[in-house]
Amino acid sequence: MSIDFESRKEEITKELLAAAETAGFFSLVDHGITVEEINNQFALSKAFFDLPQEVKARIPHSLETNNGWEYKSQIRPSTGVPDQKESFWLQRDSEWPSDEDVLGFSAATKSFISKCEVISKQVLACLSIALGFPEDHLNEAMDVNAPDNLTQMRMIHYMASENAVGTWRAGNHTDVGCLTLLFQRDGEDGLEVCPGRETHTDSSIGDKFSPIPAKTGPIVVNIGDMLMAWSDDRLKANFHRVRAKCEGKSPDRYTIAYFNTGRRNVVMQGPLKK
Ligand SMILES: O=C(O)CCC(=O)C(=O)O
Ligand SMILES: [Fe+2]
Repeated sequence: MSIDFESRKEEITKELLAAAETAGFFSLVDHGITVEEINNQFALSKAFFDLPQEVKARIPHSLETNNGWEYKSQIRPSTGVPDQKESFWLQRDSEWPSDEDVLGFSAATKSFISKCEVISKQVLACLSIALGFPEDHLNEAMDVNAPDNLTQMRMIHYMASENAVGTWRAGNHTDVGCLTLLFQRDGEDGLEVCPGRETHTDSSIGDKFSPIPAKTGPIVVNIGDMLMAWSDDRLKANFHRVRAKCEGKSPDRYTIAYFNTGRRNVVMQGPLKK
């Protein structure tokens, strides 16, 4: 996406809007982060999750900041049972593992986050234009340098499992923020989406979900609840989930999500000024 972005902005805006108004999900390629950089970031994530529990627990998940490490603690209202995963939430100024914990983690991850910021800014500029806002509108409302910014990176590890019937790696949900960037790895499938928000129930239980194969390289992007509200419901925050195989073995799955979220003190109001 970063390649020729300025000259292709109009065309990209049309494509992003068409996807955001329907599936609420799209995939970015040629976005400016190489497969090598993505693989390196996943290696650092794995090195962190491989640490002993007591080391990871030195940076515990905080309900106040939503940063830190959690283990099988997230219960989705749609399932009522904990997601079968561990995850580590980070912000630029949150607590970070030291180089003794994972050599190079902090420097490389901060640089990876900066790259996610650049890509997010490009997508948010397009969506601002598409919605009839000034080009910088959504980016100012999500300025990561503002003290009230809530944007976070989340590294996730779904543990390998066997015959996972009755459990969820991540139960049905929509994302609460604005725009999520998701990195996956070849061979670690499991993400399923339910396009259209044409759901029969509040949590889309019983609806038809479609699998999105995991690929190293493309970034899967989806709209969250905040941006749905901000667009007067034009852009769709759709339900999605992560599933392990009901029968047989599912390998470990590692993902990295970058959640762009509106600042705490910004008023979200759509073009219709509802
Ligand atoms: O890990 C994934 O594939 C999806 C994660 C997700 O949907 C979330 O954390 O909101
Ligand atoms: Fe999600």
